Formats: sequence, C-alpha cells, structure tokens
Amino acid sequence: MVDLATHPSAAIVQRDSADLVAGSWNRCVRDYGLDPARIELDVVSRSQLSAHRDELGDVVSIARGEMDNLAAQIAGSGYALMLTDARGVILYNHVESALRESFRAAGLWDGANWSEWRQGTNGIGTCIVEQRPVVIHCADHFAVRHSGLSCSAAPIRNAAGELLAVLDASSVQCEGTRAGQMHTVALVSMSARLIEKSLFVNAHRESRVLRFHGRPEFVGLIHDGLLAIDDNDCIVAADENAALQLGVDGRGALIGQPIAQVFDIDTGTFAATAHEQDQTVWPLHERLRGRRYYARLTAPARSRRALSLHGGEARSLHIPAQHANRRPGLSELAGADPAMAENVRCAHRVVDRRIAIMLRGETGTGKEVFARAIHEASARAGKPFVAVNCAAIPETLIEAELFGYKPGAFTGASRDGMPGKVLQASGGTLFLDEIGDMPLALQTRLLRVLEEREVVPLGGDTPIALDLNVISATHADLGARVASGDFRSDLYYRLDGITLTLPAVRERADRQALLRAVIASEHDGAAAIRIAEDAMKALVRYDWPGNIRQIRNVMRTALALCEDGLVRLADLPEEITHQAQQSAASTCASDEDSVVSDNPLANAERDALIGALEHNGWNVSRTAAQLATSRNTLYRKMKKHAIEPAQKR
Ligand SMILES: Nc1ncnc2c1ncn2[C@@H]1O[C@H](COP(=O)(O)OP(=O)(O)OP(=O)(O)O)[C@@H](O)[C@H]1O
Repeated sequence: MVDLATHPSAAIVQRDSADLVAGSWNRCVRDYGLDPARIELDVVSRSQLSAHRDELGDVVSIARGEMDNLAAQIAGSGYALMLTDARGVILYNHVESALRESFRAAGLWDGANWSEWRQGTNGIGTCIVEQRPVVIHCADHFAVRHSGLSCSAAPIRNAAGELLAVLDASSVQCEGTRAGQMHTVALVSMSARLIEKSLFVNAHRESRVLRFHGRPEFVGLIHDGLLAIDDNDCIVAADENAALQLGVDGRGALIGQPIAQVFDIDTGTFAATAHEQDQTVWPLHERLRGRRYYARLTAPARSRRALSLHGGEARSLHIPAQHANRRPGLSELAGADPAMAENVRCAHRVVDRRIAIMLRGETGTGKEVFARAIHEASARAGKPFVAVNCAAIPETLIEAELFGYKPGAFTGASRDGMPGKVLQASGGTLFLDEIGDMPLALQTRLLRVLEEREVVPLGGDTPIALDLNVISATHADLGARVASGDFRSDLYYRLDGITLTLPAVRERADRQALLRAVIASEHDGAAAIRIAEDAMKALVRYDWPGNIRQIRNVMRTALALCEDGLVRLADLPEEITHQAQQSAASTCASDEDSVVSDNPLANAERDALIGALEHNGWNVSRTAAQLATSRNTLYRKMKKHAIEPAQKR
C-alpha cells in the first residue's frame, strides 16, 4: 500500500509550489502578454477535437479505463477528471452527472484548450510547461475567472519520456488549502504512472515485455521496470523505472543492449520462457553488480499465431502492415533514438510560440515529414500546410510563386492572378524547403514579408496581412553560406529561432525499429510483411546514404519483387547485400573480439554505443564510465563499428 502523504510527487509539489506559481505568473505577463481580467475560454471545433483524439490513438482509450478506476476512488468528493493532449485540449472528461453544469460553465469540458499561454496559470497548462505534477489551487490561478478552481495534474509520457497527455483532477469549489491537495495530486500521479505502464505494454505488444523489480511482490505494479525485447533478444525500449532499478544513467543506456548483457540469462531459455510462463515470476541476476531481481516475461501478442502459421520455415520477422500513407504524428517520430526524442521534445516546447524552426539534416532524413508533424501538433492543425521547395522552382518564377501576382502583372501571367504560396499558407504553416537555394534578391523580399507580416503581390499596391508559422529546412551548411555572403545573415537569424538536426539513418540508435516502421508504412494489405532474418540484418547494417527515402524505395521494390510475401536477401539490391557481407568480413578481420562479427548482436552493439554516446553528448570519457569500460576499449569498439567521433552533432 502506498503512503500518499510521503509519495514523492507530494513532496515535490509541497516544496516548490510557490516558486512554480511565481514562475508561471511571470510567463503569463512576460511571455504571453495575458491580462488576468480578460482571459476568455477557448474551445476547439468538433472536427479539431476529433483530430486531436485521433492523434493520440490508444492513449485516450487506455487512459479512460484508468480514469474510471480513479473516479470510483474519488466519487462524491466534488472532483472531476480531465484528460488533455500535450497542447492542453481536453479530450475526455469524467464528471458526475450532478456536477456537469458547473464544470461546463467553468470551461472544464471536452474541446476546451487549457494551455498556459491561453488560460494563464492552471493545473493542466502549467503541468505541460513544467512537465511534472502540479497543484494550482484557487488564487494560484492567473485568470480572475479561474480563481474558484482547484486543480491537481500529472503528466503522462511515452517510453521516450516525451509528454503525450495530462491527467487532471479539478474541483470548482475552492475549499481547503493547497497542502490539502497533496492526496489528490498523489492519486492523480499514480494513475498517470499506471496509464504510462499500460501504454508501454500496448506499444510493445509485438515484442516480449520483461517486468522486473528487486522484490517479487512488486512485479506488475507501479514501480517495476519495463523492458521491451525484440526477436534478436535486444532491448528496444525501456522505461525510467527500468533505468532506476538497474542504476544506469537513463533509458538510453539500455536501448540496443542485448538482454544477455544486462541480465545473466541464457537467451535460448529466455525465448522459451516467454512462450510458456507468461505469468510466472522468476529470479534473475543483473550482470554488472550481480544484484538479484524478480521478473515476469510476457510473450508478444503475435508469437503463438506466428509459430503455428509459419512453423518449420526459415526464421523471419513479421511486421504488421500499417495504413499506407498514414502520416506519423510528432510523438511517433521520436522512435527510440535519443537525438530524435530531443528534437520532438524541443518541437513540442516551441510550437505555438511564434518561434521559427529550422530543420537540418541530410537529404531524405524526413525533414518535410517532421515539419508536417509539427504543424499537425500545433494549434494551426487543420489550417493549410504549404510546402515550397526553393530549389525546385526556376529562379524566374520563384517570386511570383511565393508572393503571388495581380492579373496582368507580367507577360504570361494568368488572367486571374495568383495568391502565392505565402498567402495560401496564411493561418497555417509555410514550409520553406531547401531554403539555402533561395536567390539572394528574393531573400530580401522574404525577410521583409516575414518581418512586416504582410505581402504585396507582384503588380499590386495594397499589402495583405499574414499570420504565419514558418518552418524552413536545409541540408546545406547555412552558416557557411552566410559567411561567404551567399545567404543574408538577417534572414538566417529570422528563420533560425531554433535549429533541430535530424540524424541520418546510419546515426540512429533505433535503426531496426525505424526500418520496421518505414517498412510497415509501405504496405497496407491485411497480411503482415515478412522479412527473412538475414535480409533484415543486411538492411540494418547498410549505411543508407539516401536515408528514409532510400529505405522506402528499396522496400517498395523488394515487396513488389518478392514471392509469397517473404522478402529474402536476394530481393534486395546488390549494394545492400554486398555492404552487409563486407562489414561482417571486416569486423571479423579487424577485431580481436572477432566472435562478435558473426554474432547477430553486432548491430545492436553499434546501436547501443551510438545511443550511449548520444546520451552523453559524445563525451567519450563519460560514455566509457557509464558503460563501465575503459576509454581505450570504447575507442576500439567505436573504430570497429566505424563510429566517428565526428558524428557528434
Ligand atoms: N518516419 C517516417 N516514416 C515513414 N516514412 C518516412 C518517415 N520520414 C520520412 N519518410 C519518407 O521518406 C521520404 C523522404 O522524407 P522527406 O521528404 O520528409 O525528407 P527530407 O529530409 O525533407 O528530404 P529532402 O532533403 O530531400 O527534401 C518521403 O517519402 C517520406 O514519406
């Protein structure tokens, strides 16, 4: 039984709630320019609400189950429960029928936007900014109209630590003290943790999930650690509890590691255990310090079906098909790569703050997909997203294309004129791809348009007001172009509110998971896509100079060529199979620890190293300490896996 009064969330909230409220009030005045007497309720349209719900997918249905449990615990207390997305829009409420009218009047209802920058200091919005449990009680609220509310809220994160949603318990009767809310916030925090656990298990239902704790009676409860393990016996996801339990520095240190390197475990027995002993708790020892844990291993949802359907066949991976052309949401793009997770976290923080975002990354790393996902995650979702490829439009046309023209503005112009991409994007997001290729003369004009927030079409004389979010992208070194005078520095600084660098596929710690996601999105037939194990290994080993675009093209062709729905090594282009053979051979020849070269886990080791280096900002000493190895060994392993220190971003 958990003692709520001593629950960590209660301690945190009590300790620094005065600072937290002061910090939020400061933001309300300084950053959002809010007037406490003039804050209006803000409710999204029905269609936006259903788009917000769709975006969160399973989160809403999983959270609803837990909210029903929590509601039963607090029934009759005058509290109601709200689930919001990471933008603060209420997606689902649980209010007793007698209280419905008063909650609706207070704006605590589906579709209401409780972000801090809209409603001032409040439980939901301030929890989103602070990313931790908060109590905002009565006069803590910035808006005069909300001073009768008492709110306790806790964040719900995915396995990458990224904010997905907020769970809030609110009362419209301002009674008692803030300290009196500690029970409520502790209950809400525990429910949020339980929802996170269910989300983890659900997100990894295709993998084996290991739940472990130092005490057997805690396995399967709120404090146990969770690890998802793929068909190669490598850890593909871990929650914070797993890192805490094992005493490692964050989840990143676990992802990509073979499970047999973390626990003293025989992988053959391990694989069998998952099929046979789903509910049994059994002891296991951690390798580094020899500590004893107790664990339960859950079989993947598909394992029995796959065994019976494909028994006797060479080992292959089954990737469930997805809806083709489905656009991944911003949170999904994080995958299990630390650099991508950081990009997504930053994007969530700056979205809707009028900060220009610049995306950098090699060709095909998904800059446009990322830009669209930012747009869909913003308050402008549902408004236009207009992409302009500055390199693809001839220099002579780019001005008209961007800024539009009036009828008869120039020879060859359409008789009706054209509004131009900038105006088409008004209300939504303008995505300027390959911005480095924008001609110098037009850079001046673009800067003026962005600064003045109005555009005068060619041949016109009346400015038209604009309301735009701007995201730009480049694979060039724009800093160098500024230095050489090819790119205006003032435009560069205007566009570069924040730079997010998308990693190349070869740098990603979650290469195998990324491959699976891209492959799944390539096919929308009912059947799962099957990839022979050696083919998958070759795909993971390959460098992918064309990044995600190349993966898509290669897989599209392989899926068309393959027979009986199984992609074999022979269905892949020669450069991929050739490089895979070469890298296996060179690993074998160059490494003293040559047994690794034939070991199917070699790639996992490379991924784990990159993950750990990323996690430590590419500081070799810190990474070596975290991995409990020497700097020399780490350098040797980096050399073996062709990981350049220069991959530091
Ligand atoms: N996470 C993803 N899952 C599935 N497909 C993706 C993903 N990210 C990108 N793609 C696909 O990869 C291809 C390249 O993506 P995108 O155009 O966004 O890359 P880019 O970095 O903007 O490329 P360029 O620099 O050449 O313009 C597209 O076909 C896109 O649909």
